[in-house]
Amino acid sequence: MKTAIVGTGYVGLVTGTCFAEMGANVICVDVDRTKIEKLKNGIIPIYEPGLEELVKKNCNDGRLNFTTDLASCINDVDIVFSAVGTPPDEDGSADLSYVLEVARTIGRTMNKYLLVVTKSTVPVGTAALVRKAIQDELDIRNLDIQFDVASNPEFLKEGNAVNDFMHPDRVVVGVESEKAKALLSRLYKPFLINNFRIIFMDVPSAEMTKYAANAMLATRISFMNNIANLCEKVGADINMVRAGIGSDERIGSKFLYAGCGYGGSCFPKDVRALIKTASENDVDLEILKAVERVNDEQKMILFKKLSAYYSNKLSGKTIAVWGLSFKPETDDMRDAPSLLLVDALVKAGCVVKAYDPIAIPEAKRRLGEDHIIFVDDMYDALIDADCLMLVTEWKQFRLPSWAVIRKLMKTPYILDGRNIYDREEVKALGFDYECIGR
Ligand SMILES: NC(=O)c1ccc[n+]([C@@H]2O[C@H](COP(=O)([O-])OP(=O)(O)OC[C@H]3O[C@@H](n4cnc5c(N)ncnc54)[C@H](O)[C@@H]3O)[C@@H](O)[C@H]2O)c1
Ligand SMILES: O=c1ccn([C@@H]2O[C@H](COP(=O)(O)OP(=O)(O)O[C@H]3O[C@H](CO)[C@@H](O)[C@H](O)[C@H]3O)[C@@H](O)[C@H]2O)c(=O)[nH]1
Repeated sequence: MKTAIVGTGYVGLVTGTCFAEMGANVICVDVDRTKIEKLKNGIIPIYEPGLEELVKKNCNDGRLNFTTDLASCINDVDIVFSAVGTPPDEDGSADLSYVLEVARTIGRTMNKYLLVVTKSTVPVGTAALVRKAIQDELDIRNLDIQFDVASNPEFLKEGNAVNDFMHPDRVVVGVESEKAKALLSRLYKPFLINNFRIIFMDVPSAEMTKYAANAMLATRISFMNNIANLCEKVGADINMVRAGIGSDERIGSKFLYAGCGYGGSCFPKDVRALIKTASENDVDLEILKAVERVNDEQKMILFKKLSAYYSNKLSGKTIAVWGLSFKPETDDMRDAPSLLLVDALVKAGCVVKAYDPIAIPEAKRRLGEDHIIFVDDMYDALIDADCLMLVTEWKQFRLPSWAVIRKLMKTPYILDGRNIYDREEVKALGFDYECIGR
């Protein structure tokens, strides 16, 4: 089965590689020449555990190829997936310009039946816009060619992307014809050994499912952060509360971790885009507005705690920051809580010493190097520090040498933004310790 994936970013590369791994013949397309050149030379432009080996294996086996020229392969494939970015517009809505540009290119170049599947996260109604964009181009060319559009949103998580794609809880597919359903069933058939469900539905429902899933997960996190802040006031422990409520099967234990806010390329933008879609349809998604507001405040929680500890006198304080990426196992800094936090620290006159196992190059690009000292060793960040802020819970931070930390820091003060340390243990070692919701 021959498939083209247009947009070889995070999702496109993982999707293409996993389809190839399952036996499909895949060509990944991207307008970014540098990216495609790198991929052709076996260089993976993103950090994602397990991906590099899989890309190389499938390239060597000849099932995975790369090009910048969609026109050169469009008439050799049965299915085209569009996995280009849908970044937020200024008003919060999803920018569909890349999706529609791909649709127009398809319409300008296709000469036979195609199934055009949108994998990007797109608002309800986008499939209809894609259909129209393709049809308009065919009309200009005076061609009567049949095609189908479908929606197949992606639910993978960064840092666990390959495993999520290979072993999904479910695959959601919105189709408008039996032919489209049959083609996608065939493509996904090899994955069925992994025991998941394909849920077929209409296209608008598939498009909405993606936003609803991310909005629900973001809601759980903001809810827990809200409750965590209350726990601190009333002497309860959010970890105990999480264990207590998560064991109720109706609630479930996942995505209930309080912390210093959610970030990443999806939750913030998708929550905003869904609020925008709702307001365009005269629906007030009050819950999601609160989810966003709570998260914006939560991203500043470590800064607020630090300010209170030092009675608002932060100028000249040296702050060690451990973890910059929006979550562990990725170098992605999109909407990372560390961005706002570090900015606030710098503005308050702090000296920031930052360490991340993988994301420092990306952090330098986003934060600049003027006011931040980036270090290559997690302990170097602690020299003369007045506070250690744990922002991203990389594994290597979980069991640090407390004796070394105690010796290096000027003030033994730890702000644990992800609740990874044992409060009693750290306090017994002579540290002042604050975390979230305990
Ligand atoms: N990153 C994730 O974890 C994740 C997970 C699920 C869904 N999504 C959704 O998937 C979509 C893609 O996200 P991403 O993180 O992979 O984006 P990305 O920014 O990493 O990649 C997008 C790629 O599309 C390419 N592109 C843009 N216009 C093009 C064109 N006309 N032709 C060919 N290539 C083009 C860009 O050069 C870029 O390489 C978004 O809608 C996102 O919301 C992302
Ligand atoms: O209990 C939790 C779980 C997560 N987070 C934070 O939430 C953010 C997002 O984490 P995660 O969902 O693991 O990463 P993403 O790669 O952004 O994945 C989300 O966004 C993707 C893009 O739409 C979807 O495909 C995934 O299903 C969805 O989980 C991160 O900042 C985490 O620190 C918490 O604060 N508490």
